Amino acid sequence: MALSVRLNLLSSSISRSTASSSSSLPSNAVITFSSTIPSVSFFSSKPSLLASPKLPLRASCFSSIKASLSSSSSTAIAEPEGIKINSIPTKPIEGQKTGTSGLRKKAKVFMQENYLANWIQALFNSLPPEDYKNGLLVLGGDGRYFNREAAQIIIKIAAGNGVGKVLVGKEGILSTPAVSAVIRNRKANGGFIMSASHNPGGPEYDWGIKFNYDSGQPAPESITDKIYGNTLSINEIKVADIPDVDLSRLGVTKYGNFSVEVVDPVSDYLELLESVFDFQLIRSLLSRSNFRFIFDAMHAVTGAYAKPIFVDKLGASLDSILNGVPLEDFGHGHPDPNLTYAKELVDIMYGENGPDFGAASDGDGDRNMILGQNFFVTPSDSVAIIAANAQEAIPYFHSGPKGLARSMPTSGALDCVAEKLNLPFFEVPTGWKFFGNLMDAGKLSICGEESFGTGSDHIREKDGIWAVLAWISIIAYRNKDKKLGEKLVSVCDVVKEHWATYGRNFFSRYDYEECESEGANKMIEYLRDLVSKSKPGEKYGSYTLQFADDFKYTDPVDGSVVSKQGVRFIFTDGSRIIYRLSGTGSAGATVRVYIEQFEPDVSKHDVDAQTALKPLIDLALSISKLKDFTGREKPTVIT
Ligand SMILES: O=P(O)(O)OC[C@H]1O[C@H](O)[C@H](O)[C@@H](O)[C@@H]1O
Ligand SMILES: [Mg+2]
Repeated sequence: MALSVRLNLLSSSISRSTASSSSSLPSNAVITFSSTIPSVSFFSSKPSLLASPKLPLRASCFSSIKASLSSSSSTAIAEPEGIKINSIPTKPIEGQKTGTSGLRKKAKVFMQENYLANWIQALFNSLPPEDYKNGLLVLGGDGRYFNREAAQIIIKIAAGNGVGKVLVGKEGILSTPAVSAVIRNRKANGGFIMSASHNPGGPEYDWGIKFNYDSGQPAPESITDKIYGNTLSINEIKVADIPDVDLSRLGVTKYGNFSVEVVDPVSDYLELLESVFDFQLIRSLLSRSNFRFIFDAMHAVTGAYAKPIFVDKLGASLDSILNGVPLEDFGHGHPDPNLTYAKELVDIMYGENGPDFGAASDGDGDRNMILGQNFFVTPSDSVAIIAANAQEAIPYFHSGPKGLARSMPTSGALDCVAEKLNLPFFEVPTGWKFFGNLMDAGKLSICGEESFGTGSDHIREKDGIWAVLAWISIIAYRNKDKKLGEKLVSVCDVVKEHWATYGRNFFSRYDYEECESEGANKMIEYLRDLVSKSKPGEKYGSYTLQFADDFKYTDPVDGSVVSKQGVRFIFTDGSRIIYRLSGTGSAGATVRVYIEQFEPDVSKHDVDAQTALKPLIDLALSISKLKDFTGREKPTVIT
C-alpha cells in the first residue's frame, strides 16, 4: 500500500523550536486593569498553586480576576448565595467566527486581552437561559498549552452567568469523545472542549474551543452563527469572584449556589465502552502471546485513556503504549494520526517483524488510524469493514446497525456494504456534525469520514479508541477459535477478504496546504463554472461524465439545506474526482483533491493505489488547472 508522502514539509510543521516546557516563554496568565477596559497579560512570573509536576508552572488567574473585581472597571451585579458576580467591561474583537469544529486560532491570539472571555460570554448571550441557568455543563480538553488557564476563565464566566455546576476532567483532561459521553451520561446541558484537535500545541501553535449541546453533539450552525454575532456587539463579561479551582483533586467544591466537580476523565467513558464491546473477547486476543498490539497516543489526550483501557482492563502489555503521557506541546509533535505525522508508529509497523496491529489517535482523541503488519487501512475502508462485521463482533450492534453514513468525499466502500446488508444509507457533507441528526432520529448507527474519523451513535462525536476497539473486536472474533500457536487472521487478511467480497474502492487524497487563498478560491470558482456548463455523457479522456455538481445536502431529519460542499465529477464507471477547500486549516487555503475508482476484479486488487489511480489523478489536475491557479507543482501530503 502506498504510504502517505510528505512531499514538501511546511516550515510550520517542522520548525518546532519552542515548546511549552521552555521556561523562557510566556506561560503565565495575569489579568491586569487599565482605567476602563481590563487587559490581560500573560507575562507574570508568579508560580501557580495548581501547577502539576509534569507541566510548566502557570500563574493563577485568581489573583488577577480578583483584582478586577475590586477595580473601578468592574461592577458587582449580583451576590446570590455568597458569590459575587462582576460585570467587566469589554469591547468586540474581530474574527471570532466559529469554523467546522469550533473557534481555532493560535494560542497567542486566545491569550490576548479578553479574547477567550469574550467568546465564552458571547456563547452565554446566545443560548436560551433555560439551556444553562442552574444547569450542568461539562468542561474538558486535550491537555494542550493554555488549557489550564482557559479552564479557570471558563469556570468563572459560567458561574457568573448562573450555571449551577461545572463538571471538569481532572487536570482539565477529557477527550472529545469522553466529553460527549459525559454530557450524555450525566444528562448535562452541554459542554466545552478545549482543543485544536490534531493541530500542534504550544505557545507558537494552535488552541481551540468548541461547545457541544445536550445530546453530546457540536452546537449547530444556528448557535455558532449567533455566537459570532454576539462577539461583534459584546460589551460586558460576567465573572464570578471565586478562587481558581484545584483541578488536580477529584471531588466537589461549592461556592454558594455554584459548584465544580472534578471528575476522573476515564470512568464514564470506559463504562460506556464496556457496554458497547465484548471486553472478554478483546482480552482474549490482546493477551495472546502471538498477537502483538501497539497504540500510539502521540503524547496527546488518549495517553490518559490508553493504560486504564488497553492495559489495565484489556490485558495489553504496558510497553504496547507509545507516547502515552499527554504533554502540553504533544512532545513537539503534530498529533494527527496519519502516515505522515504518526511516523514513529508507521516505522514500527513497516519495520522488520512489526507488530500485528497498530493504531494511533489525535490530539483530542476523536481521530484514528488503523494499521496491520506492513499494512495501512484507509479510513474509507475502515468504516466499511467495521460496518460489515459489526453485528457479529460488537454486542452493541447485535441486532444489526440501523443505518450507515459517510461524508461525501469518503470512498464508496461503505455504500457497497449498505447495499449488500440492505441498510439505510446517507451521504452527508464533510463534518461530523452532520451525522448527529440522523443518529438522534434513530436512522444511523455507524459512520465515518476519509479524514480518519470513525464512530457510532454511542456518542455524538467520532471516537478514536472506539474505532481501535471495533477493529480489535473484529480480529478477535475471527480468531476466537484459533488454538495456541495457530496462524491468526490478520488485519491484511480481513481487508483483502472484504475487497474480494465487495470490490475495492481505490482512494487517495491530495492536499495542497497553505496555498494563497486568492488562487485557491479562483480555482473553486472556475470548477463551479465548469460544472454549471457540464453535460452528462461528455468525454474526459477515457472517462465519460455521469454528472458534475457542487454538493448540496438536505438534512432528511430537519430539512435544513447546506450548499457548496465540494465540487464533484462523477463518471459512468463510478470513478469520482472531488475538490474542496479545507474548513480546518489555520493559515491560507488548503486545497483537497479526492480521487476514487472502483475495482470489482479481485485479480486487480493487489496494486498500489497511486498506480491504480494515476490516470484519474492526472485528469483531476488537468480539469482543475490546479498548477496554474495555485502555483503548486506537487501536493504537500498524499494520503
Ligand atoms: O475541512 P477539512 O480540513 O477537510 O477537515 C475535515 C474534518 O475536520 C474535522 O476533523 C472534523 O471533525 C471532521 O468531521 C472533518 O471531516
Ligand atoms: Mg480531533
